[in-house]
Amino acid sequence: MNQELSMSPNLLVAALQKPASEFTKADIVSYIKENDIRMVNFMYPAADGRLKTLNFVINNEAYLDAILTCGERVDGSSLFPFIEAGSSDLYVVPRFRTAFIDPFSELPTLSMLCSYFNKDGEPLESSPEYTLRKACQAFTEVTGMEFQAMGELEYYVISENDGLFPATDQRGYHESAPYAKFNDFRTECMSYIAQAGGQIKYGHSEVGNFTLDDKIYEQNEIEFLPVRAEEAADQLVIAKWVIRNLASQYGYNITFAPKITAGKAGSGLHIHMRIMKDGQNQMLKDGVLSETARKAIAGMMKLASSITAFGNTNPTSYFRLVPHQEAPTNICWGDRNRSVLVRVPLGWSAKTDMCMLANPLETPSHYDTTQKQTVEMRSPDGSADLYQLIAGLAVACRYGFEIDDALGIAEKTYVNVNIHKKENEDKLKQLEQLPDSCAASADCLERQRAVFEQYHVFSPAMVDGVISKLRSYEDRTLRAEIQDSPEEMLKLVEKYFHCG
Ligand SMILES: NC(=O)CC[C@H](N)C(=O)O
Repeated sequence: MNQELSMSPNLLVAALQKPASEFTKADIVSYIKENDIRMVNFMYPAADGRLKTLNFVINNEAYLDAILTCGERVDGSSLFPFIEAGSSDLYVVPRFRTAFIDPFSELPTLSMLCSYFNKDGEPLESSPEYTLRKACQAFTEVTGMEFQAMGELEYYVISENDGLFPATDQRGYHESAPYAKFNDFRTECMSYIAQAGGQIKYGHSEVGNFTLDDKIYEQNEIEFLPVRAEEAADQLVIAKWVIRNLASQYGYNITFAPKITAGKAGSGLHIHMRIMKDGQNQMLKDGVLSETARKAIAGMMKLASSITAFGNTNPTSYFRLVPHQEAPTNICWGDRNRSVLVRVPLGWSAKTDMCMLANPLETPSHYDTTQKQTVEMRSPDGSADLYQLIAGLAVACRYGFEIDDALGIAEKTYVNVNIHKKENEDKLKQLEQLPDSCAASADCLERQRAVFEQYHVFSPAMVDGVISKLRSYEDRTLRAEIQDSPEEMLKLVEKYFHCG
């Protein structure tokens, strides 16, 4: 039995009995016919990071074939600021492997994510999705390996406070019902995301839990499994769309905003990465972190202050990057350490058989746990453009294989202490700080843009666009000015509540 197919929650995978990566146009047509699907939706993320939707009625089989083959024409200038109204037409063409059944539409609807093409039928150079594809290709060309990723999606659910079974302030981590109020909402989201092709690892209630103006703020998290980096981005944009739609059906308010109020946990969108060769994870060698992993980390250390330009895209992002809230502030990495920028999480590298120790009836399992080791970039948040962010990380990891002293850089930036403890003050002083504003991130990206533009991964037009957007906020001193003023902070949060 093919492991990818048995028990797959992806409705199309289960029906077509093949992995999504092998879906063809004929598969989509036969699924539509057999399941009485009435509508087809094209979906594509625009500059604001949100999925846009174009509906098609299936008039007849020839029409269905036409839209699947030719795609459609859209107004690019309304989707991306870098496209001029004077020559704005773009094509959107569906990617069959992303097909899923829309869980929210009343009429049976099959949706697909699309790629953008220009008037010459070439992939749109500055499209975030194409940028990620180019970044992955460049990574493979330079290293001979594959770049994989997965995201951790944190969000707050906000609701009226009925006063029953109050949760403990800032102690929501893995809380169960009835103290956690939105576990069922989360599991329903997870089920829809999985049906739509998301490879989910798990979900849980998160640390952030507080009341403000008599409303409950409950933080939740859904975490994915590592997949090819392009798929990781697709799955995250679909997941955000599912969570928002289900919340809107229930009348809940949810936000991926990086920070709600000072002193309470912000919401990150951490990205885990692993590097694969011939299906084997290269992050460990002989049970310890490999040279490959340390080179990738060194690349991230070098480019971290520009990665925030893609992963922390509005002024509230920088209110999250402060000490004591499990968010990073300085450019360093370490094992199992939540005060650092890149964490190497526990990776099942110990030699014991824990299943057997917990279950004395079991015989040794000889399970290959080496596939599990990842490294986690902790700066990004929900305001990120997911395609640009993961592309930026692929560039950074690749860069680690191109610079001379990667292993030396990795050694210098390693810390094995909580850098925010008083006794580690000296260590903290030696570490470079992350940017503290959109303006500062823009400056860093400007200085390092050549690395991102190498191999034509990021187009100069895209980098110009990112820099000018970040500068438009004029927030260079904003954090210092208003971080102690909760009212000003809330106004800012409201402004960017629906980010990403
Ligand atoms: N457990 C965690 O790692 C929490 C992360 C934290 N919410 C952040 O802002 O990044």
